[in-house]
Amino acid sequence: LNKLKLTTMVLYETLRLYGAVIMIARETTADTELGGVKIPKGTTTMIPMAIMHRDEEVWGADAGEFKPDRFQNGVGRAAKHPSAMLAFSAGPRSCIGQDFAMLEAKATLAVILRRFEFEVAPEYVHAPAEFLTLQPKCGLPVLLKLLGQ
Ligand code: HEM
Repeated sequence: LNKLKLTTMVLYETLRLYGAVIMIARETTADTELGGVKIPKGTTTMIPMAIMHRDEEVWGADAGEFKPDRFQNGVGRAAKHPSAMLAFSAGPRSCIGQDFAMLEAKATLAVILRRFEFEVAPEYVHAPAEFLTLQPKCGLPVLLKLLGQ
């Protein structure tokens, strides 16, 4: 699974634009200043990853486009800031399941792609919506085609 570089890049690009967690919260433990804004101790701040992942200043003019190639040289080099990719958060309280989640997704995709090709069905409606996690509001119908037929 470690050799599936393109699959890893596709998964990271999917997590960048449509990560399951779109926002996390943090409470300041001391008075601080962020981007010129004074924030008192005890303030709950929101970190809107879904919006930050589309910031053209950080990700480039093509930030809104699905381009797995941006992860070619690793997650830390995909954007102007090494910690720009926040799908699993960052730092000591980042997701402890991230390696497992990536492994599971890669294994699942690898098993499917060995026997099938697939594409999004024509009736798909692009409507990402948050119900605790980000989900396709109208489902995600796909067309599977057995390889070699
Ligand atoms: C694509 C799948 C996943 C995504 C996008 C994701 C994302 C995240 C994010 C953004 C956080 C930080 C939450 C916060 O600070 O408020 C987090 C924390 C956490 N995740 Fe995940 N996660 C995923 C899968 C998993 C899996 C499979 C597990 C367990 C097997 C897991 C276990 C945890 C735990 C225990 C924390 C809390 C860590 C802490 O606070 O120290 N996650 N995850």
